Amino acid sequence: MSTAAAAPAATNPTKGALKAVLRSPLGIAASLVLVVMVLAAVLAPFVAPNNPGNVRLDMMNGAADTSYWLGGDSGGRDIFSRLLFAARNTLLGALVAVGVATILGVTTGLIAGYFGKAFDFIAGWVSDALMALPSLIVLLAFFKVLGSSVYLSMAVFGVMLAPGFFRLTRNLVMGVKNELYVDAARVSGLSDARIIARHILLVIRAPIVIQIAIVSGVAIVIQSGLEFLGLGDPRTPTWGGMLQDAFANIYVAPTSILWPGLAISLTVASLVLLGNTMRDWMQKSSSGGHGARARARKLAASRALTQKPVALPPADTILRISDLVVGYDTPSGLKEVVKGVSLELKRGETLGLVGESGSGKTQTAFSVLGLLSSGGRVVSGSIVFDGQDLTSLDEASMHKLRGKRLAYVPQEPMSNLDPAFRIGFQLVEPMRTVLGISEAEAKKRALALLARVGLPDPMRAFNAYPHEISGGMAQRVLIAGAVSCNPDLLIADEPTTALDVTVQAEVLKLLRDLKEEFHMSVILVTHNFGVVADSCDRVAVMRDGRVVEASDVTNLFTNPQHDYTRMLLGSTLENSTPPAYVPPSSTGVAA
Ligand SMILES: Nc1ncnc2c1ncn2[C@@H]1O[C@H](COP(=O)(O)OP(=O)(O)OP(=O)(O)O)[C@@H](O)[C@H]1O
Repeated sequence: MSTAAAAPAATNPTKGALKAVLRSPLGIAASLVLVVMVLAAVLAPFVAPNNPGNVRLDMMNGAADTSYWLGGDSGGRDIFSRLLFAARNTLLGALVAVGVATILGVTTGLIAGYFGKAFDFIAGWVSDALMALPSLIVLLAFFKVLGSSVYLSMAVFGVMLAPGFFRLTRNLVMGVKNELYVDAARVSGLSDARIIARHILLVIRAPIVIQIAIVSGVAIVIQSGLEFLGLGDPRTPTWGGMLQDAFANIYVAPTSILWPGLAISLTVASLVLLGNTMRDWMQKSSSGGHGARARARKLAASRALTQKPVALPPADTILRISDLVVGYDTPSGLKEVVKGVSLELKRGETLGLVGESGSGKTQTAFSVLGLLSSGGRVVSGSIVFDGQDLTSLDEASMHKLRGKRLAYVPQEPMSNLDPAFRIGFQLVEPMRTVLGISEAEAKKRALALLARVGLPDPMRAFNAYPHEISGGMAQRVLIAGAVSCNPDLLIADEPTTALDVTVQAEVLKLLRDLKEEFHMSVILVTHNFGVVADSCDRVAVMRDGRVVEASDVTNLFTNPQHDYTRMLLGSTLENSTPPAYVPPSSTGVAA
């Protein structure tokens, strides 16, 4: 199998969505209802006790008996049998609407997203125009012209629904068409049609299936609404038509309205629930590959298929970054922000990453965490963490590592705590999920950690909202959260920058102590050599996306090798913000 062909098959969003539905009680209930409705529709001619058109004058609005199980309607026809046949017509009507919308919308969306240019412009314009039309008014006008056929009106409604599918598909295609596996497919000589069908449609099918489920519900509601208004074909039993008949006779036979009403609401609710269950699954699994970060990871996974296996570092090295290049896709091409960084971190060691603002420290750290911002991706290189190349992991595997084995302490403590939840909840929930412990156990652990990170009244902090504590306390809370699942590697990005000078030293000491206690390795991102001297064993100096010098801390302070390091050290000693570095080559003067 070619590499190009293998890439999309690596993830199977439809299977994942299906599993998610079968794991959720609501998903199972919704599926059962839909299966019953479809069986009723298919088997109606075999299981219906009466012909839906049969009239018994004695059963006009009559109560249930042995032949008419749910009673008779105003025309003396069997409500139960009509309900079964109506399922057939109503579901088929919805199928026509969704079929037309899907075929039109997805096909045009695929072409517009993949090829762009004039087709994209024209299709976008037509889609906007269709969306601007009021569907109900258009349908009423078509009823006048085309007559009362359910299927014809639903086909017209399908055209009105197509722009929703067009926009969704087009945006999804735009998101994946530049993936490496698509490039690989192009390079391997596949035709555009084959690439779209096999490599793009396969990857984006899950959100389209979700849209189909939800739009089917909408189609049933609109169709039933039109029939309730009396615009349906009276000879064809439909749920909307039955609803209209029952409503007209509500005082004579009040229960009759229950059956079509139940059929419509149960079916529509099940379709929407099914769609929502699948959507929840997609959001949880970071879009099954459709978020920007997930895309970056999937991209990395596809890259891994074409890469040579990475040489593993010795066992005492917890992290080895080799030739890491990180880039952002911009309209003018790829902007590289990390340009071939190589670093090593031994177990139990603290590595300082220093450099002026914009030198690529955070981007390097975020690559390890798999948390690059939208549009960012690891272009090349490897990040071997405890024997595993993180650049080849998919989002689900990275998700398992983050929080448990890889922890993160951010720069801005306050903006990293959710103001809507109490501190306790924000500590307990991740522990329950990651460690699989009970709520009581997680609470006990959280209180112990809050005490350990130096909060004077742990119970008060546990019950407090973030706005009720100080910045220093918030940073301690985040540190408690970071170590709560016993991580192997802690990445702290300027953890003291936002804090008062007096609190800074305490937080650094806390990090040092916790590192020993929890046997962690630490990457400390900072621009401050004082912090490096205080807390790090080794240090790497970064400038313009590259490591210009890396050594143990004592060596770097006593014998800095690079001009840029000397300049940074100088500015730290003067306790001032480092000035912009001017490379010797551009001035002709070596410091
Ligand atoms: N989302 C993004 N899109 C494009 N470029 C980005 C993005 N995020 C960061 N960059 C660029 O990446 C480069 C490195 O940024 P990074 O955040 O790693 O710097 P840093 O050394 O951590 O500096 P600071 O201490 O100011 O955070 C910068 O030039 C920045 O403009």
